[in-house]
Amino acid sequence: MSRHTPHEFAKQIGAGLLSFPVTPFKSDLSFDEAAYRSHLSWLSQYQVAGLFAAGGTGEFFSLTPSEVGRVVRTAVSEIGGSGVPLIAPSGYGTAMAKEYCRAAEDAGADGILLLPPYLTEASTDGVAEHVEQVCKSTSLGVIVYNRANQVLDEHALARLADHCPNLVGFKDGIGDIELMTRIYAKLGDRLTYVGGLPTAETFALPYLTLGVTTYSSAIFNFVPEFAVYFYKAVRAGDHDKVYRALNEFVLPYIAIRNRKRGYAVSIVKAGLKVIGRDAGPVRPPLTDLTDAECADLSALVARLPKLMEA
Ligand SMILES: O=C([O-])C(=O)C[C@H](O)[C@@H](O)C(=O)[O-]
Repeated sequence: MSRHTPHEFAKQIGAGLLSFPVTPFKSDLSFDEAAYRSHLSWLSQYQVAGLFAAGGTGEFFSLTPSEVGRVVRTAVSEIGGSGVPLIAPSGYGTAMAKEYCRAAEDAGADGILLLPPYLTEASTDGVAEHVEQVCKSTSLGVIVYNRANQVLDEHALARLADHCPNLVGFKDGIGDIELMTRIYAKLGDRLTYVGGLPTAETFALPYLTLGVTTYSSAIFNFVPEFAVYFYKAVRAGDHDKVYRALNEFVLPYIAIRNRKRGYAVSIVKAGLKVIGRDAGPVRPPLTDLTDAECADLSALVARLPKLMEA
C-alpha cells in the first residue's frame, strides 16, 4: 500500500531535487543488490524530494521485468520509512505497462514514472489512449514522461487530466519550449512538472520560469553535494552561481558525455568509479567510458570543492 496519495506525492516531488539512482551490476552484468543498497544508503544523507528506482539512468531498458521488481523492492526496503516517495518505472506496451504498475503497487511504491513504449511510432491519440489505460489500471499517482515516441500535447494532457485524477506529473524529455509553454499555460498547477532532459541541470534555470520546479538529477549519483548545491542556486534564482557551476562543471561534463551515444547513462557509472564507489559496468547496448575519458571526468570532479567554496 502506498504511503502517499497521488496528489500528496506529486506536491512533494515538485518541492526538491529528484534522485535517479543507477542500477549497479557485477562484472558478469547481474544485478548487484549489495552495491545498490550501499549506494542508496550513501545517498540518503542528502535531501531529495523523491527517488526513482530503475529509471532511464537506472537502465530500465536493459532490465527484465523480474529484475525491475527486485530493484524496486530493494529500494522500498532501503528507503521505506524515510518519508521520501519511491517511484517505480513502467513502460513498453500497454499490457506490460499495467503489469509493471501492479508489481509497483505490490512492492509498496508511491508512484509510477511511465516511460515511452518500445520501438513503435505512435500518434498523439494513440499515446493518450495508452496513458489513459495505464493510469486507470492503478491507484498510484502517475508521472508521464514525454520523450522519444511518447509525446502528448496540451490538449491531450488536459483531456487525460480530466479522465485520470491520478495523472499527477509531467516529465519533459523533449525540450520544446513552445510545447512546454502551451502545456503550462493550459494545465498550470494541475500537474507537477519535472525536467527530464539528459543532464537536466543544463536546463534547470530557464525551465524554472516555465513552471518546472524540479528535475531528475543523474549527476546526483556521484556528486550529490554539488547536485544539491546547484539545485538550491537554481531555486534561489542565483544566476551567478548557476552560470559559474555550468561553466566549471556541467558544460565540460556534457562535452565528455556527447562523445558517444548512450554516454548520458555510462558517464554516471564512470563518475561513481572516479569517486571510488564503483557501481560496475553498463549493460549493452551501452558502452563504458574509456580510461582516458574517466581521467577527464576525474579532473572535472576535482574542481568541485573549490567551486562550491566560492
Ligand atoms: O529516467 C531518467 O533517468 C531520466 O529521466 C534522465 C536523467 O535523469 C536526466 O534528467 C539527466 O541525465 O539528468
